[in-house]
Amino acid sequence: MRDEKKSKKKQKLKSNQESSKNSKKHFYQELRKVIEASDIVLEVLDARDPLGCRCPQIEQLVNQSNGKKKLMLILNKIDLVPKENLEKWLTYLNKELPTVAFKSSMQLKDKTVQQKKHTKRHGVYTELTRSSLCFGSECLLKLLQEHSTGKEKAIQVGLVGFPNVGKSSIINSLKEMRACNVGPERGLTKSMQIVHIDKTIKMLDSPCIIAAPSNSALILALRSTTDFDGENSVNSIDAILKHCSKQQIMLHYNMPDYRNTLEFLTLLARKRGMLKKGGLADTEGAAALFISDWTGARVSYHSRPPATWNLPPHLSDQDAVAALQQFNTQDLEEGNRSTIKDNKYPSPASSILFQSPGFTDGITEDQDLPEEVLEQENIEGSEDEEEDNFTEDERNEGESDFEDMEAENDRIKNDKTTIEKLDAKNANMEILPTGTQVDIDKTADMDDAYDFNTDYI
Ligand SMILES: Nc1nc2c(ncn2[C@@H]2O[C@H](COP(=O)(O)OP(=O)(O)OP(=O)(O)O)[C@@H](O)[C@H]2O)c(=O)[nH]1
Repeated sequence: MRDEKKSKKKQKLKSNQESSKNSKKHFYQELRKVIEASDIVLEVLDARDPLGCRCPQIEQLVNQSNGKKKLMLILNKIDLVPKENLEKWLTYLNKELPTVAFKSSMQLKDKTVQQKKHTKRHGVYTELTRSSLCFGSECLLKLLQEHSTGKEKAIQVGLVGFPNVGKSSIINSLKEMRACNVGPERGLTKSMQIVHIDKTIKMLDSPCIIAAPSNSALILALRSTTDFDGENSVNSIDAILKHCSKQQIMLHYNMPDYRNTLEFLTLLARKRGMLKKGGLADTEGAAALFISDWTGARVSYHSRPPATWNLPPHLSDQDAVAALQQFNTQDLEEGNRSTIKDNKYPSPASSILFQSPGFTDGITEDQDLPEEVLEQENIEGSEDEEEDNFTEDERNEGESDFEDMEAENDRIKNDKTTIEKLDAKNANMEILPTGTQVDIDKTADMDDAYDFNTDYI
């Protein structure tokens, strides 16, 4: 009886800890801790939508330190955009902030998958080997090490960014091991985590920036941690689909023409074998899978930089000049050139063109959180306090077995998809250059690391 009570208490403690660590307030408090502790802040951007991953409020917060903290951009996931597009973005972004091109290694997760698949198909093995490579780490480490020269203590480098941009993957790539938890679930990192790269550099992983609820539906679909359900999920996918070419979506998902987003999700669910009781298409599941493709490691899409460059309103001329002077421009350019040369890219024809909604507003202060969110989190907090009369030992026990996040990753990884040949009649390919051939790989197994629908060159 006593044991049963203890186990109930432990369960309760575990779920209380989980909900408080998941709270938006906790996320941005931890994020602020990382920024305060950092000498250099790296804002991580998904190369598929660099502007959409920039947060003016966070950049302003770093710049308020009057030069004590340095700000740099990391353009991650460069393996998912065409080479020409990457080059344009680097030219554009490097006009205002030092920007390093990066492709994270996903090697640790892939090792077992790699062995399994090698026995199946040699071609797949090659793709996975490529996914395990990291590009850009030499350039980044060189720039950081220049900063640590002459310093008595190791410099602290904070990584910040919206969910799933690859903050933890970058740290793992620099450390060459799985030091931080990584995966397609958004908002996986809950608290600050310190990883020593060497004697001179400490990296600080942070929970994601919380997108302000006032952002557009498109931004919230891609940059928030909110779980989507029902109408909400259809609206989110609708917002994304409206910002891409329908023909390219049909081509990528090997799908016939669809009348609306609900029909798209129904077709996607059926194609992926996602059925509910009674054979109904699981459109919510299909929506979650679609979003995870778009924010995770799979789909190749790209946005174009604005035609003319203008300093964004949240940065002053002095901010930009100071930021660019703080790093060795020559090393940065040479490093990026070598990264661009070594990495492999999807061909422009197999990458979906996406219209970026622009900067994403983030929450950095209590008062930025809408009252209903704060109220809800306060109610949960006070309930926790009332019932939370555990001993210190019980608390520690709860902490030690806290977190099992692999379940969600497995759910997504286990989605075995059979990609059928494109029905050329249904796919109107007029937007593609005449004669363009898109190599659609009929691979049955899809893992988190590579999209075999993409034609890598
Ligand atoms: N293709 C590709 N996928 C990447 C790259 N970097 C990260 N990913 C994938 O993107 C997903 C998110 O990576 P994480 O490192 O967990 O991202 P995060 O920013 O720490 O995420 P949060 O904890 O949600 O804030 C994972 O599925 C990674 O495998 C990359 O360079 N290329």
